[in-house]
Amino acid sequence: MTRPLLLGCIADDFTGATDLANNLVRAGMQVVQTIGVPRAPVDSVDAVVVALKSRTIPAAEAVAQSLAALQWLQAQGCSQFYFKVCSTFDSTPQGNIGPVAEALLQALGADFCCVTPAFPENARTVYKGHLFVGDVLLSESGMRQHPLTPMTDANLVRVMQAQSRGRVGLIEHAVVRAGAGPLRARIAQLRGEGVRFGIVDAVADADLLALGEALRDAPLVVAGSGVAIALPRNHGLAPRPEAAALPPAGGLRAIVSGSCSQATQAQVADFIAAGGAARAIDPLQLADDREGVVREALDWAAGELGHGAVLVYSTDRPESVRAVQERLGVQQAGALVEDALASIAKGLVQRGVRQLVVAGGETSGAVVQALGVAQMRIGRQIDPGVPWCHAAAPACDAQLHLALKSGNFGSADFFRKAFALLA
Ligand SMILES: Nc1ncnc2c1ncn2[C@@H]1O[C@H](COP(=O)(O)OP(=O)(O)O)[C@@H](O)[C@H]1O
Ligand SMILES: O=C(O)[C@@H](O)C(=O)COP(=O)(O)O
Repeated sequence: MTRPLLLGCIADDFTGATDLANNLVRAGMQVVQTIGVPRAPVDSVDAVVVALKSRTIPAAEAVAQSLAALQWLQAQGCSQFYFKVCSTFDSTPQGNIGPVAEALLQALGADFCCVTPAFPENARTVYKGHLFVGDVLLSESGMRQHPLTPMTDANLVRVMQAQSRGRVGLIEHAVVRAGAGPLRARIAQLRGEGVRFGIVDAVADADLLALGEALRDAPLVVAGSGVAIALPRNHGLAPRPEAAALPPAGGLRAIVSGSCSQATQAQVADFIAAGGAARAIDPLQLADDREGVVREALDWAAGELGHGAVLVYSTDRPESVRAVQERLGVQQAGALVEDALASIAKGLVQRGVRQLVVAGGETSGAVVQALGVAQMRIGRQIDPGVPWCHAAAPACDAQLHLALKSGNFGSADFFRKAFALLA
């Protein structure tokens, strides 16, 4: 890195990392996303997003990985840091948002940070500390049935407090709407009261822009990708399309989906209804014969790939996921399916796929690790929160275009739209 980094980011999952990188690129920053803490030199850019797969691992491990990422970012000369969490605040009851945020604050010698998952463009808004997903509270959204991180409380002050040692307060919308000055005053007041985290209301981009301005000198922000729209302008940067340029696309097309979120269910149904070639993976069959299931899926795909995009999916309805989890255990079922889908993705790339969409954050993490991806360049947005990326996949000796789709993101025709954008 030949110039100091303006912003150092740590993301708790891989789709979340591309979502954040996408918003920074759209606001004019050059961004590289790395898979884990970089071991090789990284291009000289404005911001690096270190993508971890730390959302659902034990809290102590999430803390250790996040601190290692922080150290690397500090060594690049960076003095402002962004801990990217999910816009639906996905976390296990033990964390990991609170424990990681507290460890980062301590390592930075700081005593306070703002926290907000608001991302109005994707219908995530926070009002009076309550998170809304579209028109409903988080606790009434599909997130209440998430396979790994069911979210049953929309009150973020309460959720954050339950996983933090320090006190959690609220920065209400009336203050945010009043602008950066009143926001700074409220932050100073909360700090004076010994509060460690301020959940920030935000219902529109204007709120995030005010917050971004107020955070100009803040060492740490804990947020979804929304606040990222406001930080590049603190450095005099403005949107520029060339920030998103990628090499031309070629090769075969595939989708691998391990997300069971509502948006992904609609996307899988849409792809199949439009006549797309699709093959379901049954987790119980996987538990009996992992190698056989992977081999059969790849044999099937080999026969279909020449005719258009293929979809391999474990996406299923909540009742079926629950039945699988009861038989196999929640973590075991998740790991088994992720591992199999990652092997299938690798097999697809070995068979010539060069445009690969992966649906699901944990699933994306498993896939990019199997491909050996170390860093990705961020390209054009397909839908809010999901850009095309370009990466080397050393495990397959290939370069490819990758889209890592958060389970909850994207319109129903996302899969078809994604390939059309690259054509
Ligand atoms: N049919 C299924 N039964 C049980 N677990 C599943 C099934 N399909 C996927 N999973 C697991 O559910 C989790 C989905 O998480 P993720 O990939 O992050 O998707 P999302 O982005 O929607 O949260 C993964 O661990 C995945 O392996
Ligand atoms: O902020 C978001 O909603 C996303 O960027 C994100 O983190 C999604 O995670 P998954 O739903 O697990 O893909």
